[in-house]
Amino acid sequence: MFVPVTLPALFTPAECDALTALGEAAGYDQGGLVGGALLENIRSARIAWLDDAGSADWVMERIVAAVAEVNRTHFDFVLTDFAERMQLAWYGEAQGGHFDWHTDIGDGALARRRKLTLVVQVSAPEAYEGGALETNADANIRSADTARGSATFFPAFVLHRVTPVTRGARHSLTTWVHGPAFR
Ligand SMILES: O=C(O)CCC(=O)C(=O)O
Ligand SMILES: [Fe+2]
Repeated sequence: MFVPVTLPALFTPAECDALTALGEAAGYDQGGLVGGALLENIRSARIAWLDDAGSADWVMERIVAAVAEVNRTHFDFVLTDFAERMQLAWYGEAQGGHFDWHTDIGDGALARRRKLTLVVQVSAPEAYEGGALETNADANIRSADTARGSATFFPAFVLHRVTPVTRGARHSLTTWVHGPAFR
């Protein structure tokens, strides 16, 4: 029950273009780690945060509905809120963009409350090589669906990584869902 779940077309290609534009408008910074450290050998990516109450409200609306459905049918976690903004990540060939094995639940007032992670593939698979989102939920390493606009859901305690981008660039949209401690 803890293996990743994929919705094949949560966003259309035109909506993925709009997501990319929202990221450009918000502006990209160098991404940190859970807890705020910056270690390029673990993560090399540029990050933009989307305003779910403003220009990206339609994105959040879609994600809230999808989380409700997938949590009801697959995870059945007690989820209460989206305590962090949505994160657009940009992994470029020139930077060897990647994110090494990690979990999203971690130290920190918000990170410790993360229970479910959702990653949308914003780029078309033809736009890059490498850049695979891999999960290790049960000693089987699975590559997430790469279809543009697809969304992969997994518990925030599941190990995952993004392999180095070796050609082009990959954009993704990550959202965390929060709730009371696992028990
Ligand atoms: O870009 C991805 O596919 C995953 C990003 C990620 O794992 C994170 O930001 O915690
Ligand atoms: Fe992550």
